[in-house]
Amino acid sequence: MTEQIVGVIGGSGLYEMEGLTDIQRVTVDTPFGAPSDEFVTGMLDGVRMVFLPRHGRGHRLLPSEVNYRANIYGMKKLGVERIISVSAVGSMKEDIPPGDIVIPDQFIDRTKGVRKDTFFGDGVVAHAGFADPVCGSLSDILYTAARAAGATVHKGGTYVCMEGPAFSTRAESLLYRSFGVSVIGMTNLTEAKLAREAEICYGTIALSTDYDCWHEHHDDVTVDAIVAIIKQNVAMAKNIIRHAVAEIGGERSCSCATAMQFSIITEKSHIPEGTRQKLDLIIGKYL
Ligand SMILES: CSC[C@H]1O[C@H](OP(=O)(O)O)[C@H](O)[C@@H]1O
Ligand SMILES: Nc1ncnc2[nH]cnc12
Repeated sequence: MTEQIVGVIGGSGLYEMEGLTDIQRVTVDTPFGAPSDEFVTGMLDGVRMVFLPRHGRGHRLLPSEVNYRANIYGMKKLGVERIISVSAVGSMKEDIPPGDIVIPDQFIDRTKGVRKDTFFGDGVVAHAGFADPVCGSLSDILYTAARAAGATVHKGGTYVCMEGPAFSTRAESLLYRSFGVSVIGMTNLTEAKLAREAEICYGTIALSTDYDCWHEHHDDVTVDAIVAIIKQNVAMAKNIIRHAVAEIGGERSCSCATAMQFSIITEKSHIPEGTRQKLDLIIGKYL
């Protein structure tokens, strides 16, 4: 049986992972450029882990500047089969107050084409299935882990992914509420798409940090307010990861592992050699 390696992508406020032993910092080269930072590898309670701060240490990268392709490619290169994302989100529902955890199961895309959100192109066309954009098995584990860690947690919910970096206008915020979404953020949809193309399971622990700007009885979102809530809850987020990692094990039985099997439409003989090489790690087994 191959060793299970769990990746964690830390979002706003989570720039390192405590509790790892046998730590190494690894620079990973990718055909898609540089990842957000060095990857940190180590062991957590007997499980091999790979950690990456999404915005880099010191939070240097805008959501639009994050090289999501390099980050996901780097995880794949290090052998990661499951990625746990930790993210700060604005709440779009009264009953998800700051401090609550949501495990989203859907996304709405409000990004603007600035960021690269596919490994394909350059002579190879593939269309990943994305109807269920997160891994159900991993998300179930995250939900159970959040409960075990004592969080108030909401199972499922739609995450609207905006481009940013400015927060939403009030009209946008009200529009998203009318869509019935649960939370808003700027990063996770792009990661989930690339993880699917790389056949990596992806699930999110989303920490509600604010009511964006739609709520009549709460202040409009500010970075200050977000950071204060993250600081109060970062220990809980780490605890959720610990509980989740304890439950992850064995070979995957979900469909994430073979997601791209029937997704490539380009005739093999037409795929340029350079592209074939660049994508070897991602889809080489199908070519
Ligand atoms: C710091 S407020 C806005 C920022 O926080 C969220 O980041 P992440 O998903 O990496 O936790 C949101 O998506 C924005 O990037
Ligand atoms: N209100 C908000 N909008 C977008 N991203 C966020 N991350 C945390 N709160 C947010």
